[in-house]
Amino acid sequence: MRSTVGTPIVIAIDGPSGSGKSSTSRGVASALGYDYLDTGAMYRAMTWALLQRGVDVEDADAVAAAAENVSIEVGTDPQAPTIHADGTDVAGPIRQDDVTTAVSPVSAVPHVRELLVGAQREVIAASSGAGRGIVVEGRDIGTVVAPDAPLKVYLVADTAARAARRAAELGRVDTAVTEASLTRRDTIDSTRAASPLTQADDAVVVDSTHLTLDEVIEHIVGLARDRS
Ligand SMILES: Nc1ncnc2c1ncn2[C@@H]1O[C@H](COP(=O)(O)OP(=O)(O)OP(=O)(O)O)[C@@H](O)[C@H]1O
Ligand SMILES: Nc1ccn([C@H]2C[C@H](O)[C@@H](COP(=O)(O)O)O2)c(=O)n1
Repeated sequence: MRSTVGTPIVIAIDGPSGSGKSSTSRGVASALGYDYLDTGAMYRAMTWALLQRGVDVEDADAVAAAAENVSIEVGTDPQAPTIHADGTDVAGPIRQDDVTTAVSPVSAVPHVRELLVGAQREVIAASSGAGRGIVVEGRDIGTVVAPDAPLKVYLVADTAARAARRAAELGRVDTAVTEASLTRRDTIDSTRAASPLTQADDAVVVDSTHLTLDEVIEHIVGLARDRS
């Protein structure tokens, strides 16, 4: 049962790869009775659709042109979020290594960002218009997508902790490959020209390295209750 307390607000959660944004955001949204938007899933779905079309993801002009014709649909129930590209349920495929490797160059293309930021703002407006709060997670939510969000969280964790958690999730014993993949994505995401991953000036930094998932969720729910 979802039950909202206080005035529903937009909560922006940004941070590097594998810092716990998705699990934390879903937990916070569930606890507050809010909607949940995973913007990374939208960039991944776009990447999946471009790979399906055989587009060279390193060719920014080709990516920008092909992106025009991709349709992305997201479901915002934190208990059962959904993601479709061109009518296909891509929740599984977008977590595969081919998409994970290609998603950072695709999301560095300004036109891709224009298209997806527009779609993300529509989702936020629909939730707010219906009187519901929403937790939105990504890389540029507090800085670009929802700069007026009353609560912005910048979620971090040590690289080693992030790699160990992600490797455990994937059933991998050797964390070195996972750590290299996280670091590569962080580098591309934080050095690209268009909306790089940066901490908003008014964001609250939460370091989850030594906190359980429940502790992180409880902390952010407390911050939200103070602002709603
Ligand atoms: N505080 C925590 N303590 C322990 N494990 C955690 C914590 N937060 C998240 N995790 C685990 O870390 C892994 C990565 O979390 P999650 O997928 O939520 O991160 P993310 O930031 O959304 O990643 P990505 O940027 O790749 O989408 C998951 O297995 C999750 O269960
Ligand atoms: N607001 C966002 C969300 C995501 N991205 C890019 C950068 C990530 O490497 C990729 C996948 O995101 P994840 O599923 O790992 O959270 O999408 C972005 O540029 N902006």
